[in-house]
Order: sequence, then structure tokens, then C-alpha cells
Amino acid sequence: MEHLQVYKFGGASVKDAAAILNLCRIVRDFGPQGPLVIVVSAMGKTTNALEEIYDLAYRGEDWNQQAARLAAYHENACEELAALIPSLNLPQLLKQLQHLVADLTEGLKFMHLVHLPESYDSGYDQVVSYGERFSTLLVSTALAQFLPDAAAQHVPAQLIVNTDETWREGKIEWAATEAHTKQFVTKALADGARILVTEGFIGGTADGRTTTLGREGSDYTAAILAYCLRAKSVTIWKDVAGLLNADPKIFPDTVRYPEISYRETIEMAYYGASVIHPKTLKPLADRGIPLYVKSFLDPAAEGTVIHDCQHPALAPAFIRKTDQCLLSFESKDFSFISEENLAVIFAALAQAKLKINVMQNSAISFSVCTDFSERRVHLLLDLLREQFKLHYNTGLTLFTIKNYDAASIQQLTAGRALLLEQRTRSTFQFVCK
Ligand SMILES: Nc1ncnc2c1ncn2[C@@H]1O[C@H](COP(=O)(O)OP(=O)(O)O)[C@@H](O)[C@H]1O
Ligand SMILES: N[C@@H](CC(=O)OP(=O)(O)O)C(=O)O
Repeated sequence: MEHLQVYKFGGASVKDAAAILNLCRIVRDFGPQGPLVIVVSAMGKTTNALEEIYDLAYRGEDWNQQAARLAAYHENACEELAALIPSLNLPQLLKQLQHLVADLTEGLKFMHLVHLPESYDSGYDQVVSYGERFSTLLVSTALAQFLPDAAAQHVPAQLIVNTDETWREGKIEWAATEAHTKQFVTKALADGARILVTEGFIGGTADGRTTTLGREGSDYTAAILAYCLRAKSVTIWKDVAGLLNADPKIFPDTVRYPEISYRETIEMAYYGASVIHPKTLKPLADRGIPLYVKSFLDPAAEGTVIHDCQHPALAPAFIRKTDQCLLSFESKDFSFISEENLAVIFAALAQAKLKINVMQNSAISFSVCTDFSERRVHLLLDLLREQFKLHYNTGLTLFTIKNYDAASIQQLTAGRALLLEQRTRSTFQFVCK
């Protein structure tokens, strides 16, 4: 479907009724005339709120107040949307929302009273996925009223984005996803819809259970659907002017990259540039689909295009990852760290689902820097305690400078005590307090 485009709207761009109206205007004023698939994230900080609710429920603590606050936030958005789009049928929208809220709270009560889910992670997906289900209901309803000619239709992501049962990080079953996506989209277009709206971040297993694709995974959903539909392009609408050389919330004086290659961007995302989910680039690069990053606050502005291109050297990019943990494994008897030891350590890291951000070895010890998760680090320690002496430090920060020069290293390292440092020809990384 080479005319089809994919838009993705993240949490900031749907955070309240005014933001949803802005989305409708972007689609009307800047959107294509042809078919458009819209991928929607949960409103504002809803996913964090659902994580908190799930944690409380899993621990057997009271989650009712937090759940009521989340329901009120969405109800309030429905009421405000109805004031902004008078043709919207508020009682019907509220009824649909309340239905979803009731499903969510039933699930939580069931877990609380009857039995815990088979694992923390499987229960997480059933609960945390509601953020996207709520937001997609609001956005698809608003679009259907705002642009009646486009006959916007909701396509449930659980039916088209097929995954295995890797909870919280569902692995895409590509053949099934491609077949179902084509089938649902073709049918909806044949029925007269021009705009299809679906949930980002969530998928479904073959037996109908909901999975999630990893935090901030809605960008990835957009790329998956674009790949399966051989779309013309993907546009992700953000609260920044495009892909910048650093996060403007952290670093002053950022510059925008008007054009950048898939390869450079994939590395920036991998090192932690949170503007794009790291898995997003591969499906697009595989099919040569350009990715536009544009500002929903200034939709007429140029933004960034990420595609297959050659460009001159880029300004150094600065990336910060907080909440890091530096773990070191030491042999107990002064024997060298061998390949056999490393195989055991890597297997345990994979089992504990701890991803390595940086690693380094010396004669008798091996160190890795990972994102910190108390639950996962403790599992790792349990797995390896017998064989190795283990030390770990938390509350650390990992900085990466891509395309570094002497001045950028000096700028970032000045006054900091470095616990680990590493450089390749293009990348300088260090971990510090
Ligand atoms: N290199 C970068 N360029 C632009 N924005 C960045 C970069 N690195 C981090 N960011 C941050 O990413 C944010 C947008 O991404 P995100 O919050 O995931 O959006 P959404 O959830 O709305 O999709 C920006 O507000 C900015 O703070
Ligand atoms: N709502 C999910 C998925 C997502 O992609 O969100 P956003 O597009 O707002 O980063 C999360 O917060 O993780």
C-alpha cells in the first residue's frame, strides 16, 4: 500500500482534550488525502500511573484511589472533548470508557482476591495496556466526529500486532502480523474508512492475551505496521522540533538534524536518546520507509527526516541514561575471567532480563552497566552468588557522546569522577555518580 502513511501520536500529544483536538487539526490540515493509520499512546503519564496501580495490586495493597483518579482524568478529558467537538456523543463515549474501566478494575480485583497472575510480568501486560485502550477510544471517537468524511475506524492492536508470550517485551510474530494487518486494513478501507486508529505499545498472543512491547514502544508499533503495509512513510509527532543532538530538557543549546541516516539514528536510540524507541528503525530501514520526526506544537515546521542517506559529519550528540547500575563479577580464587565464566554471566543476565549498556573486563573481574531494576538485579545475584564475588553500585549515570571531539569530552567530563570509561572511533561513553 505505497500511498498509505502512518502517524504516531505519543503521550504528550494526547495528554488532554485540547491536545486531542490539536491532533485532529494536524490530521485535517497536514495529513494526507489518502489512507492513514494512526497509532496512539496512552494519555500523558497514564502508563506510569497504571504501573503504580499494578504494583499495589500485586503486593495486595489498596489501589482504588489511584484507579479512581485515573478514571476521573479520562472522564474529564471526554467531557472537555465534547465541549470542543459539539457533535460528539458524550453519554455514549462515557459508557464505552466506563466499560473499559470496569474491565480493568474487575481484573485487578480478581487478582487481589482470587489469585495472582502466573508471573509479575504477565499480569503487568493485562493491566498496563489499558492506557492505550482508553486513549485510542477517545482519539478514534474525536476523529470520527471531527472529520466525518474520513470515517475513522478503530482497529484493535491485539488483533493485528501478534506476539509471542514474552511478557512486557512481546516478540513480533512477523508472518501473522503482516497477514492480519493487511487483512484488517484492507477490509476497513474497502468498508469506506480512510483513517484507521490503533493502540501503540500493545499486541496480542495467538490465544488472545494482551502483551506489551516494552516501555515507550508505540514508535515501534508504528514501524511494525508501516513495514507490514509497505507504507509510504511514518511520522512521529513529538513536543520537540525534530531529532536534536541532545535532549533539550537536559542539555542547553541543542541543534536539530534536518536529515540523518538510519544507521546514525539507530545508534543514538540504542545509547538512550529517548525520543525514538530503539527497535523502531530496523523495520523501516529493511523496507526503505522514511521516518519523519515532527513537532505537534509547530506542525508546519520542517522537522527531521531519517532515511537512507549520506550526510556530512554531524554535530556531536549527547545522550544521558540515568538510574544505571554497575555490576562487577570477580572470580573467587584469583583465576582469570574465562570465556566459560563469561558464558555463565551472559546466560544469567539474559535470564534476569538485564540488558547490557556497557561492559568491560580486566584480569579477574568483569563489569557491566545495566538499567537498574531491583527485582532483576536480585535475581541475577541469586543466580551468580555461588560462583562469583559480586559488587554493585546503583544511582549512576551513563553518558554517551556520539561523533565526539576533544571539546565535547572536556565539556561533559569536567568535574565528574568517572567509574568506567570506554571509547571507539566514533563513540565515547562513561559511567559516573
Ligand atoms: N536527541 C533528542 N532529540 C529530541 N528529543 C529528545 C532527544 N533525546 C531525548 N529527547 C526527549 O524526547 C522527548 C520526546 O519523546 P517522548 O517523550 O517519548 O515523546 P512521546 O511520549 O510524546 O512520544 C522530548 O520531549 C525530549 O525531552
Ligand atoms: N504508553 C507507553 C508506550 C509509549 O510509547 O508511550 P509514549 O509514546 O508516550 O512514549 C509508555 O509510556 O511506555
